[in-house]
Amino acid sequence: MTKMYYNGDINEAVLQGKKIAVIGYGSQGHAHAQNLKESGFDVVVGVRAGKSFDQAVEDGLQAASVKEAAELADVVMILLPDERQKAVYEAEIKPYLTAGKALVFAHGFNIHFDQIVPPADVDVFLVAPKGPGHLVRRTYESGAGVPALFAVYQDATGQAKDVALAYAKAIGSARAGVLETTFKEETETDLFGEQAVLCGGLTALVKAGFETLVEAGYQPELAYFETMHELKLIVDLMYEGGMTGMRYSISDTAEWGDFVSGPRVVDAATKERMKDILTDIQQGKFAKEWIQENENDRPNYRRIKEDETTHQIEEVGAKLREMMPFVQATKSPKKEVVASGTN
Ligand SMILES: NC(=O)C1=CN([C@@H]2O[C@H](COP(=O)(O)OP(=O)(O)OC[C@H]3O[C@@H](n4cnc5c(N)ncnc54)[C@H](OP(=O)(O)O)[C@@H]3O)[C@@H](O)[C@H]2O)C=CC1
Ligand SMILES: CC[C@](O)(C(C)=O)C(=O)O
Ligand SMILES: [Mg+2]
Ligand SMILES: [Mg+2]
Repeated sequence: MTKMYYNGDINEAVLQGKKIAVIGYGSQGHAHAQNLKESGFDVVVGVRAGKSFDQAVEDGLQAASVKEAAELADVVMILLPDERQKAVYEAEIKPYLTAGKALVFAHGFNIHFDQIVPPADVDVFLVAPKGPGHLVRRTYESGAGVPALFAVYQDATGQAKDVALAYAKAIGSARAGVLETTFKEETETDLFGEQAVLCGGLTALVKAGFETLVEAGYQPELAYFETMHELKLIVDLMYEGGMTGMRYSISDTAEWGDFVSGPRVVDAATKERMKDILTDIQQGKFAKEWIQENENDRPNYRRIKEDETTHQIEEVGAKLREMMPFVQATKSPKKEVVASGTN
């Protein structure tokens, strides 16, 4: 059985007295910075002037430029978009990464795919929450937490593992469970999960279901309730009680349909394509293409995002959600809905 770390297993004193720079104030950044501060740690947010900077100040945090924060800090957590990290690291973080500091990530992409090569005399580790940043914050506030992985890539001080665990505890993850991995395992499984299941697989499944109903002449609003809105209610049951728990609450008719029709939708051929996706990730093909897409200023990303944002399910859903005030849109310093643009 994998060793899981919980609050009682972790001594956070090793992080006390250290200055922690959270670089970036987006989805993960705002959650880490606020959770760390409320857990009693000394945080500075490193951001460029603009919306994120203003938001960090409004949220009562110390804010500074990336350079200033990197210089001030003992522990530098990089929570910028993966594709921007290399440039910002080279220009604004590396010069201030003196011996004995810690360079930290929430995803191993840039280390694993050799985009960032840190100096040998610093600690390098990751603390990767297994959930969206807005939920890292929301669960922390409610007394719960999002599980996290940690991995040590370089241990220059002999303390990297203890500091990583203390960090995971400080953001609330050790309330849920923290487990050790490697940069390779975290990077490959995270990319696979988000592409094949959590984001790519799920949105493709929902769109295909919605389109099937609408093309067959059913009302789009009904199709939205059936294939998107109710999904959360079903997934909540799986979150709480696994598939068995969910199946306890659905009708036997639904359960029988689940058993016989589910495998017609996701079959052996789907699993073969999942394996192809995993191979592309493992061999670095996905990373190479994503880096190239950014170097080309994201022509395909912009085009696909425009199509996705204007899909009928999004237009119908937006109107229906306006009528359900209890369904809150994510409020964040990140991700206002943009049809194009790089963030
Ligand atoms: N999103 C998530 O829930 C998860 C993310 N991760 C990992 O966490 C890391 C951060 O991801 P995420 O939170 O999604 O990132 P975001 O896209 O939310 O980061 C946006 C932040 O980065 C800032 N930023 C962007 N470019 C620059 C720049 N050139 N200089 C300074 N600041 C800049 C933005 O500032 P401005 O407002 O000025 O543009 C904003 O504050 C990634 O490694 C990701 O893989 C891991 C687990 C889950
Ligand atoms: C599922 C997407 C994710 O990996 C995450 C929220 O964990 C991400 O990179 O945002
Ligand atoms: Mg993830
Ligand atoms: Mg990810």
